[in-house]
Order: sequence, then C-alpha cells, then structure tokens
Amino acid sequence: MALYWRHRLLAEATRVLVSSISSDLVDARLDGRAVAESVRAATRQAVESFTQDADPPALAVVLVGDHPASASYVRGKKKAAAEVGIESTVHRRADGISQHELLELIGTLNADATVDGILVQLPLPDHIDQHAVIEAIDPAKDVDGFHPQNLGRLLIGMPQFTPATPSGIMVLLRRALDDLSGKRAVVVGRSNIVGKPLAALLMQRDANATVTVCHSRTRDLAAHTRAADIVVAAVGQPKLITADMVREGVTVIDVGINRVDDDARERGYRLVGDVDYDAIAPKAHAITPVPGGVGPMTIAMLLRNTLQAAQQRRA
Ligand SMILES: Nc1nc(=O)c2c([nH]1)NC[C@@H]1CN(c3ccc(C(=O)N[C@@H](CCC(=O)O)C(=O)O)cc3)C=[N+]21
Repeated sequence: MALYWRHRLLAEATRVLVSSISSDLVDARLDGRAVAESVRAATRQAVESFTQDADPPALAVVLVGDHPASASYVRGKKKAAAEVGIESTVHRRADGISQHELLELIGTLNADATVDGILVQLPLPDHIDQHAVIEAIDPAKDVDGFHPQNLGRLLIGMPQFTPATPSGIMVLLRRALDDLSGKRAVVVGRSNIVGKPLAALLMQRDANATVTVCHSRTRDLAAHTRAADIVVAAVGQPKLITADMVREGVTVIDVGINRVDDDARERGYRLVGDVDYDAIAPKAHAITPVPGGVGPMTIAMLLRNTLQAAQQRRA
C-alpha cells in the first residue's frame, strides 16, 4: 500500500513538474497553426519543383460585397498563397453585382488558361443564387471542392478536390489519433461545406469511423456527444459544446468562428469557437483552439488544392 502511494505521489510530482516546463506535453491542445505550417512547408517545396519548368500556380479569388469577415479571410488567403509561391488575384465586385454579371466573370475565369483555381468567397449577397454560381465554376478549377461534381465524387470515394476545411480536420484527427477505425465520430452541423463532406471523409474506407451527423433538430444532442470518441462542432454557436456533454478522453475539433464583442481588443471583437475549450481541455485527449485550430488548416489545404489543380490542368 505504502509503495502504491509513493508511486502515485511520484507520478503526480512528475506531472506537475512536466506541466510547469512545457504545457505542450501534458495538455490536450491540438495546434492547428503548427500543423498548417508543416502542410504549407510541404506545399512550398512542391510548388518550387513545379515552377522549375512551369509558371506558378494561379488562384483567382472572387470577393463580392462587404461581408465583415470576408475581406479579412481573403487577405489571409492571399498572404498565405504568396508565402508558398502561389499567385493570387482578387476580383472584387460591388454588393450590387447582378447574378448574370457574376456568372459572366466566372465564365471568363473558366476560359482563362492562366487561371488554375477559382474560389468564390461565401457567403454571397442574398439576391444571388449561390448554387448557380458554384455550378458555373469549371470543376477542374474548383479548388474549394464545392461543385456538385466534386462533392459527388467525394461521396462515392473518388475524390477530385476535397473541401479544405474537412480535409484539414482529417489531417488534425490523424495527428491526434493513430487509428480512426471504429471510432464513434459525432459531427454537429450538416452544411454542404463542412458537415456533409466531413461525414463522407470519416466514413470512407481509409478512415472507417462510425459517423453520426447531428443538427438543429437533433433530439438530446448531449446523449450523442457523450457517447462519442470524436466530436466535431461546426454550427456557429458559442459554447454549444460544454464539458458535461463529452466523455473523458474525447477528441474535439472546433470549427466555429464566432465574433463576440470585446472592447478590450483593438479590433473590437474576439474570436470564439463552438466549444467551451477551457472546461473541456482538462478531460480531452486532444482539442483544437479557436483561433489557431481549424482556420489555419483550411487555408493550408486550399493552397494544396490549388497546386493540385495546376499539376492536373497542365499535365
Ligand atoms: N469559398 C469559400 N471558401 C472558404 O474556404 C471559406 C469561404 N468561402 N467563406 C468563409 C469560410 C471561413 N474560412 C476561414 C478560413 C480561415 C480562417 C482562419 O485562418 N482563421 C484564423 C483567425 C483569423 C482571424 O484572426 O481573423 C484562426 O482560426 O486561427 C477562418 C475562416 C474560409 N471560408
């Protein structure tokens, strides 16, 4: 008995010591910035060898109107593209652009042989039919992977372009867990750009998770999340996932990017996810922060898709 307690005390002392040296070793933080940096480094190298005998990959970004967050995301994409050697051009259009004019712009970019990838920043203004715009993009240039052909191919296990946020999440999950096979994954949110494609990726033969998709009409969300080995929250609701809703040892991916007013910050707001990070981290195996989690991965995977588009189109 005495030996047991001495052992426990020693283990506890070691834990405290280690945690005071490096919080990285003991806490569950899954650092999206660091993983994204390694994805970008690999992309940078691949772009470098691609440009030995070809022009740099070229991304066209279409930005309509003045949705508050959009301009800042687009700046982030442009900067990250430049850092890996991908050229990007932003086509900025006023909020009042007609659907016809926007479709014409897409047509021009489709026909432009110097454009490898086309990204139409979402959301679009209400008077524009988002589906019609996405369907107008040449699937071979659809680096977002939002075109029905690309989403359909993903669903049948023949992916062409995989949407950036879900593929970034898969990279993070594979860092956190050595095997996803048979794991119970609960995806909260059923959007076409995150929830649905992520569910497809998780149930693919190379991942083999057991997938449940929950949404606003789900009864007893907590009963689902409590049974899960992996919880992904992609809803857009601060603190939707609280500590009582997850089991010990859970892996949590927070896709939420919510702006909440904060006068103490220079820009007047701070970003919070859909997950109560501070309360869940102590019981989690791994958990992504916001900011610094899924967001940087999204950008890194988009750059990878753009290189892929250039490689395939110019082969
Ligand atoms: N056609 C299209 N494709 C998209 O991929 C797309 C889109 N439309 N519309 C909006 C969403 C959102 N999105 C983000 C990308 C990076 C961060 C990101 O890097 N966030 C940083 C923080 C950035 C900050 O501080 O503002 C982080 O989480 O650490 C966030 C959000 C891409 N989206």
